[in-house]
Amino acid sequence: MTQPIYLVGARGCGKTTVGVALAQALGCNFVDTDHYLLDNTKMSVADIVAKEGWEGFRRRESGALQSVTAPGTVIATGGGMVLAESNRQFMREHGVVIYLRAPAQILASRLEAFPEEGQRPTLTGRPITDEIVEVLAAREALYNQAAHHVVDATRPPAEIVEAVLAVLHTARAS
Ligand SMILES: Nc1ncnc2c1ncn2[C@@H]1O[C@H](COP(=O)(O)OP(=O)(O)O)[C@@H](O)[C@H]1O
Ligand SMILES: O=C(O)C1=C[C@@H](OP(=O)(O)O)[C@@H](O)[C@H](O)C1
Ligand SMILES: [Mg+2]
Repeated sequence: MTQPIYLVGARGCGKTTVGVALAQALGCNFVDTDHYLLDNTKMSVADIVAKEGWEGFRRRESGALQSVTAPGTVIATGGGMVLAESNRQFMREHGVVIYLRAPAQILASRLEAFPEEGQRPTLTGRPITDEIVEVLAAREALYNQAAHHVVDATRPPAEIVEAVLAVLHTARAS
């Protein structure tokens, strides 16, 4: 595997969790664009948004996407990475993009169990379930546009990793 693999999808679909395990299975590097920002700015997502607004955060995460892109790397993006057309195009051109798809109900139950407020400040000011329904409706088409492959992310992480490996294997063989 030399091309980077980008994981996209809504908050709670498992980009970070699956990304770590996938990189381990492939024996390659793992990087998360939010962790990259935290390391480089010493600020959480919530800190950046409080200081610079979502616009500032979006600018920084687009820069992070370009900085972390390297061969042999699994890249977990933030849920809003696909909002910019330039990011969708960049990912499609530079690697293999996998959409980890799960319905709003499942995402909401994961996020309610582990909200991680520093990582996921509110996007709409609404309760988690309402927010995820709204955000998914607005972004589903963008995740599909960005993705080369869509994988069911409702299963346990180890099974999702197997499904991603199968998709990559099939794509290489064709
Ligand atoms: N396939 C899964 N099944 C059950 N829980 C999961 C799964 N993937 C992730 N989680 C849990 O959901 C929460 C969000 O996962 P995370 O990997 O941070 O998602 P993302 O990076 O897409 O926002 C974490 O608490 C994680 O343990
Ligand atoms: O959906 C979003 O707009 C966001 C998702 C978060 O990442 P995860 O998808 O890893 O939670 C993080 O980048 C930020 O809070 C914005
Ligand atoms: Mg994440």
